[in-house]
Amino acid sequence: MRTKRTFLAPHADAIAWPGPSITSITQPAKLGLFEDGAPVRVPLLRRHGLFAGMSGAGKSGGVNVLLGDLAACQDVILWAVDLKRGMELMPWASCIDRLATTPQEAENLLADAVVILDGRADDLTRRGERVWEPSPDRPALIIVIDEYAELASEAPRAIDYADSIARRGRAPAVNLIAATQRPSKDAMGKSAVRAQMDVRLCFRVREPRDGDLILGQGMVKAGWHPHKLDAPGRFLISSPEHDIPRRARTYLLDDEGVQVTAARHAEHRPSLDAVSAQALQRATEAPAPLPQPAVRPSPRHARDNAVREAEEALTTALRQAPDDRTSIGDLIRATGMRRTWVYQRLQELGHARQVEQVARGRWRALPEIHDP
Ligand SMILES: Nc1ncnc2c1ncn2[C@@H]1O[C@H](COP(=O)(O)OP(=O)(O)OP(=O)(O)O)[C@@H](O)[C@H]1O
Repeated sequence: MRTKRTFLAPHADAIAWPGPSITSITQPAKLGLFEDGAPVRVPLLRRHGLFAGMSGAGKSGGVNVLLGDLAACQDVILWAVDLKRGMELMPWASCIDRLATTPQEAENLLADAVVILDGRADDLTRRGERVWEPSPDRPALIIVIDEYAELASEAPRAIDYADSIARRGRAPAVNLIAATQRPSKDAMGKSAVRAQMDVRLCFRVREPRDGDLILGQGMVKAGWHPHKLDAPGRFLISSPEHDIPRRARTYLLDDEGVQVTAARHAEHRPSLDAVSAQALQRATEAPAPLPQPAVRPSPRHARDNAVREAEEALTTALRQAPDDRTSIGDLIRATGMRRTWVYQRLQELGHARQVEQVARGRWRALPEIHDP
């Protein structure tokens, strides 16, 4: 009986995530299976994506599968916006280069993405090239925005930056992946973001007209019926290579799978390329040059000092954490260091039994660090 059901509908039951399907953003990601068992392959390079559907339909599950693939790509820098205080995306913090959890941080993050986009566009012009070809030295920048509607209502200025990225981000490989329940005008803000979405995953919706809202006007009449999807994770996909309605189901990546996958790839994430870093640097430079100190410390001396200060800040933050626990995001803010550094330091302190992980992305100091 079970064999027959599996044969007829390979996703009658949840389909366990088989692990990352790609190592480069130039390869199509595999997000799940169609009803006939064929994999859902989606090229993501130079594309913006929308994951939409009603609450509980499986958007976050879909975003997790996508992140599982992107975390394994060494030619992708991941940034993310999660205004639910990082609840959804924090488990991926060790693979996310920059995570915004407040409206102000979201606005700053998207403004910086536009700076990068412009810097890359200038670089392409100088080189006489049309598009940014991602590589580990020149990675694509992908910005995942969970609950896009909250961004529109809480950080309306951020929407202008998102709009700019949606319209101009393809050539310089700066792309958006947005998740939202109903991408109505109110939810998306007054911008062209929805119209710019090249890949749309539509999970279960409440009413047929929500299908048109997500997939495009006239799609329900043309046979796309996301209101009939009947289990979490089931979706219809519309993209240049998927233009007929075929029901599919995302793989299921459970919490433990996220933890293991994030930990596995955290150490191999690429750094922001020089072109983008310099564009950000130029944007933050003070207009007037700062007075030079009489004796300038050597770069190495300055670096050692910075690391020492960061280590002290890390220890203090762990010792003073409320409820005896602190998040990776707090530690990044307290130390001013990159995520990878914080993560590595926590691993080292963990081996030395000075800290322990109490929950995903949350750490606490053990007595040794409290009373050195
Ligand atoms: N592919 C899948 N197969 C089986 N179960 C799934 C799948 N995707 C999601 N689920 C289950 O469905 C539930 C809801 O999924 P999820 O949180 O992804 O929904 P959502 O659309 O993001 O909801 P919300 O908008 O409320 O955040 C989860 O408990 C999850 O385990």
